[in-house]
Amino acid sequence: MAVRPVAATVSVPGSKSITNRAVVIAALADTPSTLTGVLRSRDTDLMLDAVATLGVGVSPDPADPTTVTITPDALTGGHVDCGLAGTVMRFVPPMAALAHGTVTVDGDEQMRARPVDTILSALRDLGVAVEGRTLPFGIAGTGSVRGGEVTIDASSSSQFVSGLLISAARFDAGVTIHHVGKPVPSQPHIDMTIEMLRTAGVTVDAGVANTWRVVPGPVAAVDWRIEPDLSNAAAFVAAAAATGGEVSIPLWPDHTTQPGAQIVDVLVEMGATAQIDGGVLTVRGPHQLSGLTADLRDIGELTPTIAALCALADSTSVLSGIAHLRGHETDRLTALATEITRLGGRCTETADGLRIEPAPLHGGLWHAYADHRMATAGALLGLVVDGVAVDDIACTAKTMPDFPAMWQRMLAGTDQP
Ligand SMILES: O=C(O)C1=C[C@@H](OP(=O)(O)O)[C@@H](O)[C@H](O)C1
Ligand SMILES: C=C(OP(=O)(O)O)C(=O)O
Repeated sequence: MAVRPVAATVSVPGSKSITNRAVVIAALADTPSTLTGVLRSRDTDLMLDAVATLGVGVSPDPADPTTVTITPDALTGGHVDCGLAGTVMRFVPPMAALAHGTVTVDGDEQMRARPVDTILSALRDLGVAVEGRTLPFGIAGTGSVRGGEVTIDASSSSQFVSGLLISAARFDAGVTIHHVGKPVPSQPHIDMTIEMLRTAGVTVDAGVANTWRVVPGPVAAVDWRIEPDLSNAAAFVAAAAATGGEVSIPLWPDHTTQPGAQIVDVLVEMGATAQIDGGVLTVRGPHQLSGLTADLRDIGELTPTIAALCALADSTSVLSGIAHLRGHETDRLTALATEITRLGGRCTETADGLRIEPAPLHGGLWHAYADHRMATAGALLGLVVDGVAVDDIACTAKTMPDFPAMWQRMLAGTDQP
């Protein structure tokens, strides 16, 4: 438990979402790309391993593993482990369809519960031979994909749209995706995909609601400079909000498509103050957090952090628009309701979110369910509630292997190891 308000500057490693897009786009490009500020974590290393398995050159700088050169080559078959990484499970199959050979994909036991059939069915509709509808599955690549028009229901994950868009410039006819169904979540992540593809010279048309078109053509190499991961940064600025302290994050981007940037507005709404000065974000926490009523559909991955703060607020919070979180690393709605309740909080699931009412919290064992953001949410509550222990803090390695040491350094008020 934090004996006093935290006061620290925290340098955050690269964005998972930008890294994993940059790796695939670079793998599909016509010449090599050098990526700097690459996140090295379980999810991103699985993506680097995946493209290497498919025959792409992956060369980390021996002096700095966050600088990686990707050298495209003819794609071949092989076996890909997607672990618990949604981006690997949904971004690799369309690329694998371009391989000369069969690509099999499997992952963690827990990954089998996460939705994937939408993208496998879409690939079938685009002329690809796919075996299986859940993990493990196989893609029989022939070296080319017909592509064309496809209709999907992407309401359970924006990654179905992003995954198809990222590889589609290399399909013979490109792709036109129509979404039908409940709204697609995580719109900023789709914007991120489109912005990065356009930077790589790909023509993407997103002018009509729920329709995206990628024109076939070459993918240009880009020496991507990866921004810090703002969703990972959220846990640290939330620590300032929870303890009435102050946390600064350097290299906060001026312009970004990362949904994590929206944590600032959320914290301000709950009573914190925030300023960005010379590219450094500083958040100061209030004496007492207030509750939040918000639709989090666009920023779903921030929910565990936000829900933990809501459990500390003095008024009721209603978080909506996040039914799709039931298909994240774990069913995050059930997990958050269970764990907040275990600590004495009052948190119930609604049809599409959570309702959290003020209640005094007590210590207990917080279960992470192998979910990195559940683990960091438990660590956050442990700052202000005596006797909270997280059962598996190591699962933060999914996107932030250094999290336990970074958290300790934040508590000590020092940034560097
Ligand atoms: O494209 C991406 O990089 C991501 C999209 C979102 O997925 P969903 O749309 O499935 O929530 C997000 O939650 C995930 O952490 C990363
Ligand atoms: C939902 C998340 O991850 P994934 O990329 O595995 O979907 C997340 O990081 O919050």
